Amino acid sequence: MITISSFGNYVSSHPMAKFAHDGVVPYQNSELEKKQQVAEMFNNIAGRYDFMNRFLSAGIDVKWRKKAINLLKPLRPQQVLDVATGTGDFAIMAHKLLHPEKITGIDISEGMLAVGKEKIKKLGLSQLIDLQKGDSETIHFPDNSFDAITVAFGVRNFQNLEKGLSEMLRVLKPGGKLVVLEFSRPNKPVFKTVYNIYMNILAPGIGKMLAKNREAYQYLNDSMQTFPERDQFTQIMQGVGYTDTSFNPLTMGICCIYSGTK
Ligand SMILES: C[S@@+](CC[C@H](N)C(=O)[O-])C[C@H]1O[C@@H](n2cnc3c(N)ncnc32)[C@H](O)[C@@H]1O
Repeated sequence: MITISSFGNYVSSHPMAKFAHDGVVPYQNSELEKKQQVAEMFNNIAGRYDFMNRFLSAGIDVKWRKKAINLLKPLRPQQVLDVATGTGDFAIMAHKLLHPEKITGIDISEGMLAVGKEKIKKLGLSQLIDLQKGDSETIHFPDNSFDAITVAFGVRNFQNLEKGLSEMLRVLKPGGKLVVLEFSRPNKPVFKTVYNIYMNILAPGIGKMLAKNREAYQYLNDSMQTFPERDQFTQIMQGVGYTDTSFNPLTMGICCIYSGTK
């Protein structure tokens, strides 16, 4: 069954949808489940994804990414998993900042992975950063495989958030750390109004013009409006078994870094 959300896109009342955002889907009138729709949407925008990211965030995302990865420095992780790696930006930055033995990136979108693999090849990093097709909700690695796991702007797209978080906990080594970077909602009234206009009207319009894909940038807004944030998110992390959880809002709260330990 499909109903219209208050934000304009469509919410499918999937029986497994536990949180409101689990049911926010990119495409109207699609019978595909959320995961397939998300993979299709990212396949469609893969070629313009990096440009749109820098353009829509005016480059601020690069600073957020650095700050998140730097949290892992004291741990000196050697085996790193970047979940929902997309075009590999977070994995490449983790390589530059952490110099681990190996970084593995997994993603369900073959289009995003193809762009990422090409970038990594051009940088001569194919031996150190390995991008593979893989689903965060059924991670194809044994228990206790990684010293650290990173996810940038990925958890909001999971079909089942708790399943994704539990799977990441399973493949983390004891003492290993998860760092998540994700959009959140600003709480200062004036900034909040400006931000909502930007995200609900301007970003989908720019997405339509430059990426030829309004749905993708409308979905970005809709999923952000409903996604659990700040202490709601750390409570979910604790619920699946992470300890020492924390959150750190960035740039007036439009993004948060979350972390937790196994
Ligand atoms: C907004 S992009 C983020 C890409 C990259 N991490 C970055 O920081 O630019 C979200 C990515 O999550 C991926 N994704 C969504 N659900 C996933 C899942 N269940 N397992 C693995 N990847 C997933 C999408 O295919 C997409 O590439």
